[in-house]
Amino acid sequence: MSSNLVIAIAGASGSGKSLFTENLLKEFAQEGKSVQILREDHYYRAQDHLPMEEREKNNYDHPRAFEHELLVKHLQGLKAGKSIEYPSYCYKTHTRLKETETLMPAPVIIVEGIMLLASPELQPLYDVKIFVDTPLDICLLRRIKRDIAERGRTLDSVAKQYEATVKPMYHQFIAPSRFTADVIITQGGENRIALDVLKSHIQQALL
Ligand SMILES: Nc1ncnc2c1ncn2[C@@H]1O[C@H](COP(=O)(O)OP(=O)(O)O)[C@@H](O)[C@H]1O
Ligand SMILES: O=c1ccn([C@@H]2O[C@H](COP(=O)(O)O)[C@@H](O)[C@H]2O)c(=O)[nH]1
Repeated sequence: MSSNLVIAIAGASGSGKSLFTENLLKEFAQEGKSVQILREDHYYRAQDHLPMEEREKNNYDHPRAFEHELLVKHLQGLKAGKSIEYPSYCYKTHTRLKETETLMPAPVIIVEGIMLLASPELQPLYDVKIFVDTPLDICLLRRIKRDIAERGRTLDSVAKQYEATVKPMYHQFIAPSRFTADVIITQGGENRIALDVLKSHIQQALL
């Protein structure tokens, strides 16, 4: 089977991209439609060669932090009907895990991540471009809670990283990329009308 619709969902860290993606997936699952999800975070570069102190200091909010070459290859492969070996990434150790997962092509591919609209090499692969637009103070509060609960961080480490890279890189790369989007989603992952509009667009496109 070859895939025929690639949807990119971008936005700041903590904007609700993952939640929006999960909710969209649920809509399609209820109708028995096959959707494949790729997370840009899984394409962070492997850093096994670096000591932990170096990894902790890295800028993870720059497009070059990602192996976009591999993501391009994978999207092209899925579009051509081929399976891919999807990498996995650990936020606690800041590197790739050994395991990969075989992903099969599907009629709809959703790709989700902070730099997806800020990277020109990826743009030609998308059919629909979405930007989840959430005020930065809300993103930060969500990130603090999530990173402490799930990503092995402390309040101090989240605050330092936010000031050093997350916020400046947001203004340099993510905020300007908003203007390349087809659709801007406010109110994050639970925006019912946005979910319905998108679902209906996707259904039409797949007829
Ligand atoms: N509308 C919302 N209301 C409350 N919490 C939310 C909302 N959207 C997202 N969250 C929570 O905020 C955190 C970050 O959201 P997530 O979807 O992971 O953001 P992103 O993928 O953009 O970094 C998660 O813990 C998520 O459950
Ligand atoms: O090793 C890492 C890799 C990434 N990060 C941070 O993650 C976010 C992107 O993930 P979201 O799920 O969109 O929040 C990015 O802002 C990086 O700063 C990290 O801290 N360490």
